[in-house]
Formats: sequence, structure tokens, C-alpha cells
Amino acid sequence: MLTSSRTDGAEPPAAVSATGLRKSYGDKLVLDGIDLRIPAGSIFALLGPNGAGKTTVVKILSTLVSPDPASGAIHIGGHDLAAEPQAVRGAIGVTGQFSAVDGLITGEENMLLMADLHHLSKREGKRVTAELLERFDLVEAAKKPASTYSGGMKRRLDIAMTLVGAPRIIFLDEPTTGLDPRSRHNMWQIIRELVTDGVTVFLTTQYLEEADELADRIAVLNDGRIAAEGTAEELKRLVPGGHVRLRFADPAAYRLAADALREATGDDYGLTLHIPSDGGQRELRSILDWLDSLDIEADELSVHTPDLDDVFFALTGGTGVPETSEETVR
Ligand SMILES: Nc1ncnc2c1ncn2[C@@H]1O[C@H](COP(=O)(O)OP(=O)(O)OP(=O)(O)O)[C@@H](O)[C@H]1O
Repeated sequence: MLTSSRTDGAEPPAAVSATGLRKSYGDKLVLDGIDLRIPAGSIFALLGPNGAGKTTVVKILSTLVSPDPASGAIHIGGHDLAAEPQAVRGAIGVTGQFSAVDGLITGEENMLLMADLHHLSKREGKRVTAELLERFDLVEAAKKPASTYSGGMKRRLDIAMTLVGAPRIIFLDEPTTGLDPRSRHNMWQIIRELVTDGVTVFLTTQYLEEADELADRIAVLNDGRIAAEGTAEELKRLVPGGHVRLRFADPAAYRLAADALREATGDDYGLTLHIPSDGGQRELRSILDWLDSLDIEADELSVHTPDLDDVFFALTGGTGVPETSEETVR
């Protein structure tokens, strides 16, 4: 496992810690010994492809599913998960793929129901509900059935309901999956605000951009293990440098360039070539000179610096080079 070194001196207390977390379903091993340590008041992102086991981690850490007996200790908010599951439940909030929103009742009723579940008095329940509906921009929709809410509104209501219990640690399982870009950015803002209030956020995501934007630390889950863990910058340093991408409209020009340039990797289907390069002026000029000397015209040239996508693809065994973080120069 690649684990970045810590540069800070005294470590803040861990909101979540686990050692040797293991889980099998029948003879299918899903988690094969995972270690986690998430400092209080930080955002941690667990990144992984479909089926990597992200939801399973969240379910275990939030007491919904038991880990295998061979697992090491798990502590959440200072409580031993095996010995004090009730105390753990009192310290956490969980939202995500298994949303608690009831579509048949209104947003406000959902909130009041949650307040009841947390044994708040009627008066306190109403106060907290009004405050959270306001904070999550749901006042206008409060009296409408939640089934009429957009995806973004449902997620906001879901988080608002989670906050009724004033949890110190919040698990967000793929909080922005299926949201449009504006709703996604709104959700990011909400998540950032949670942390400024001192809450610890554990989020799972398939979106590298999301982890890059939000997380203090990121772990990449692959094949039941943490393949790498660190800040976004530390993870980006794990993969080799960038490349220049040449895209051709003419298959003959593509073939000519691919045959001439042995160090490039080609995508025959997309008619693109990736040339390892730091993207500097000198290297770009030599690529252009080389194209000119062969009388080959590329339809697009773009510079690609390593990003989290590269880390993800390198660590999770994906193929191809994603399209993000490219600076098109022609
Ligand atoms: N109750 C269960 N019984 C059997 N297998 C399960 C069960 N829950 C999950 N799995 C399997 O465990 C693996 C991990 O699933 P999990 O839902 O944790 O992945 P994930 O990383 O959250 O994926 P996604 O991004 O698709 O939600 C999958 O292969 C899944 O089929």
C-alpha cells in the first residue's frame, strides 16, 4: 500500500479509525484488511470504481452491517463500534444511497418525524426544522410532498434530516451522484459548511473532481484494499508526468503519425496519440516541428497534466486516458 507520510506534528484526534477491516459476503471477499484514520473536523473521501466496496465500508462504520470477526478494532467518535454501537449511532449521521426521505409526506413532516425519532420536544423539533429548512433553501417547498422534489432538493432534505440529530460525524455515500452541475456545486458548498462547524465528513464518491475539490485526504479503494491514501496533491505525485494528445480526423494521417512515433501510445478507435511530455514549450515545439517535417496535420493538440483521473486509472487498472484537465492549444 502506498501511504503518504504525515508532515504535521501532533495528530488531531481521530473521528474514525479502523484497522484490518475485513468483510466477505459468502465466499466473496469485499474488504481485505482496510486501515483508516480520519482526523476530527476533516473531509475524507473514499474513492473507488463501481463495486469496490465503498458502500460496504460506510455500512460497517455506521453499524448497519457487521464486519468479519477477523477485523481489527473500529472506533467512531471515540466509541468502540463492537462494544458501543448505540453510542456510535448517536454520534453519526448517514445519508446517501439508502436515503431516509419519505416521498409521501412533506419535507417539513419528514424533518419533524426525524426530530421525534431524536426525542426532541415538539417546540425544539419545530425550531430545529424551521432553522434547517431555511439553511437548506427548502422553505418554499416545505409543505409539498417530498416525492415532488428535484434530485438536488431531495439530497438537501436528506442532509437536513441527518443534521436534526446534530451528529459530529457524517457519512455521505455518493452525495452528488445523478445531480446536475449546479446542484452538485450547491452540495459541495453545503459539505464545506458542515466542516467549518467542526463536523467530520466521510464521503464516498466516484467523481475524482469531487474528491479533489472537497477532501483533505483521499483513499483509493481497489480490489478490497486501499491502493493509495493521501492528499490530492500527494496522490497526483504518484503517477508519472503528463502527455500531449494529438487527435486526427484523417485515419491515414493518424496511421502515419502512429507508425513514425514509437514512444506514443495510440487509440486506433479515437484516432488519438498520447506522447509522454511535460507539456513545456520546448517539447511542444519539437512535436510541432516533427509533425511539420512529416507533413502531417493533427486536428487537435492538447496538453494533459497528471490529475486525479490519472491516479485513479493507474491504481484501479482502468484503461485509456480521460479527457479532463486538458488545455487545448489548437
Ligand atoms: N448484501 C450483499 N450480499 C452479497 N454481496 C454484496 C452485498 N452487498 C454488497 N455486495 C457486493 O460487495 C461488493 C461491493 O459492493 P459495494 O456496494 O460496497 O460497492 P461500491 O463501491 O459502493 O459500489 P457502487 O459505487 O457501485 O455503489 C459488490 O461486488 C457487491 O455486489
